[in-house]
Formats: sequence, structure tokens, C-alpha cells
Amino acid sequence: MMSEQELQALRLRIDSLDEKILELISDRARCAEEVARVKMKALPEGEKPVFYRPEREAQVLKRIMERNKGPLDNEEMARLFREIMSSCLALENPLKVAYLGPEGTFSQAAAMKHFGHAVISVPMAAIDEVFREVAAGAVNFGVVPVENSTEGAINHTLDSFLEHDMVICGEVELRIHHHLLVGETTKTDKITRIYSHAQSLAQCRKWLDAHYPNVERVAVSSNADAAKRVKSEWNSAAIAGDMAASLYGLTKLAEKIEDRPDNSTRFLIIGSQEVPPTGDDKTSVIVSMRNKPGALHELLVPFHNNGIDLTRIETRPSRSGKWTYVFFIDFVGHHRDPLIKDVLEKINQEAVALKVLGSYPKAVL
Ligand SMILES: O=C(O)C(=O)C[C@]1(C(=O)O)C=C[C@@H](O)C=C1
Repeated sequence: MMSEQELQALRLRIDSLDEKILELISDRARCAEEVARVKMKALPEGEKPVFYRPEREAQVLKRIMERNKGPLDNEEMARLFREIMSSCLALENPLKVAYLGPEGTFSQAAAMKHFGHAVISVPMAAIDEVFREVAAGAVNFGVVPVENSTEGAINHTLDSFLEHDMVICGEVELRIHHHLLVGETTKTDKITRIYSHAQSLAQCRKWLDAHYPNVERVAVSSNADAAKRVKSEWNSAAIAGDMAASLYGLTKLAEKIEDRPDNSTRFLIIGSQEVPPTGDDKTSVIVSMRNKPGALHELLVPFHNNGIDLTRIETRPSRSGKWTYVFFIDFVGHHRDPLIKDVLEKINQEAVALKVLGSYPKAVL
């Protein structure tokens, strides 16, 4: 057993280390204030300063992970620095970020993971509203889900890219753990209804079939909305994540009930700012091809010939003609890289339309 004296000595050491950390964080914050002054000084007439620099943030986090020697693991250490940087940026210019609400959704968790907690986060009622809010300039950025590892593409998001001119400035991947949540007054042996978002119900389908085969499954607009409903209904449960559980004061009747243990959702950061290359980037494009045999093959050949790694391809109806389609393609590289420029030029020669949605650093965390 540790003696009282040993404990006291260690706590004194922690106090002294905390003072040093405090001083260093304050020095860093003053540096960020200085950076803001430099950014404003170097500005040509009439141009707005760009305070948020995703390419630099990715470099900072990667550098920390490379230098970390433990005992905290890389993700944990990067998460701490993520928050320090978030607070430093808020000193320069607090960001406003819209996400698919209400409060407590996985989209909000993704926004916090990407930007840290010092941003002002604004819940929106629908994915399309997130796009509109960004387009109107009411917020600096938006966070929208784009694909889930179990359920596939989020079509609302893909279709919104066809309607709005948006720049993709980043991506963030979130491990999705679902829990079966109940309120204080829920009679757990009399549950007749389970609320959740349709995607989440689908991600827990097998678990529900095994444990609640005869209970009604009700799809609602978000998991947070499901959690909110359960508070006032004694015969209902919700499927939602940790954030919603703590926000609405619900308890977990069953934890991590998703059918696949690696269940993850990828979110995109949308805005109006182009992001310079970091050397470890991804690009997203939309291409529409002439409706003829071999069109998809023709589109993919330049990628293959130049050894470019495709990370995703999705097809959606084009909305401009019956039975015509557009392809959403993600690949490794930045549209300013000479090789990628070449490939995009080749595709452009064959395509009806090609739109670069953006190049952005690969998710670090
Ligand atoms: O390097 C910059 O441009 C900064 O503004 C500093 C800083 C940081 O705290 O490290 C803060 C915000 C930016 O998004 C990137 C980095």
C-alpha cells in the first residue's frame, strides 16, 4: 500500500508539473494571438483573413503523434492537443459550425472530434439545412455524415452536393457505438416500442431481432430525438450513443449493440475555403458521363494507369434526366498535385461534367 507521504510527494510533483503546463499553454495561446495579428497584417486590400488552417492542424496533430513516447497513446495525446488548438483558434476567431442536430447526435460528436470543444456548434434540423446555412455564410463550416461502414452511403448528403456549391475541407471518422437506453420511469419488462434513426435501427438489426423480435421499431429524425422521446414514455426505449444518453439522463439497458463491432461513420467538413496540400490528402469529385456502354470503365482507366488509389465510388441519379447518373469518387492525392491534375484533365475530356468538391487532409484522429 502506498503511504500517505508517498502520495503527498507525488501530488506535489503533479502540482509543479501542472504549473509548467499552464505556463506553456498560455505561451502557446499568446503565440496564436500573434499569428492572428500576422495573418491580418499580411492581407491584401479587401480580403478577409483565414484563421482556420486545416492543413496546419493536421500537421500539428501528426507531429505530436510521431513524437509521443507514451504512456498516453497517440490518439489520447492528439485529442488533448486537438483541444488546446481549438482554444487557441477561438482566441484568434471563434468558429461557428453547423451540424445535423438536435444536440447529442453523432454529427455533433464528429464536429467536436474534428474542431474541438471551443467552437460554437449550431444544431440544424436536416442535412440540407446544414448545406444552406454554410452557403448563406451564417456559419463557417458544416459537418455532414457521408457513409457508414455497415449501411453504406448517406444519400441525402450526396444529393445535397448536387444542389449546392460547397468545398469539402476535411473528413472525420467516428466509431459508432449504439446503446439501448431507458428513462427513470421506463418499465424495462414492458417495452413495446424502440425509437431511433433509421440508419441506427439498421445498424442494430440483428441484435434487435435476437433480443426484441416483437417490439415495434420506430424511425425518427435522429438518435437524439429518440432519446428525448423516451424520457416521457414508460413503455419505450431508444437506441442512441453516449452523448445523447448523458444529455437526456438515460441509462444503458444494453451497451454496444451494433451488429458490427467496427461500425464507423465518415463525416465531411463543408465550407467555402480551399485547403492547400499537406502531402497526405484526399480529393472528392463528382463526374457525370455520357450514358453509353463502358462509360464507367473509361472513367476509371486514367486512375488505374496513374496508380491512383480510389477510396470510394458511389453512383446517384443525376436529377437532370431519367436514367442518367453521376459518380461520386474519392481518391488519394490533392488536386494541385501535377499527377492528379493530369488525370483530372483526361477525365474532363471524356466527361459531360467534372466538379472537384475539394481536396483535404486525410483524417488524423
Ligand atoms: O498556424 C496557424 O495558422 C494558427 O493559426 C495556429 C493554430 C494552432 O493553434 O496551432 C491555430 C489555428 C489554425 O487552425 C492552425 C493552427
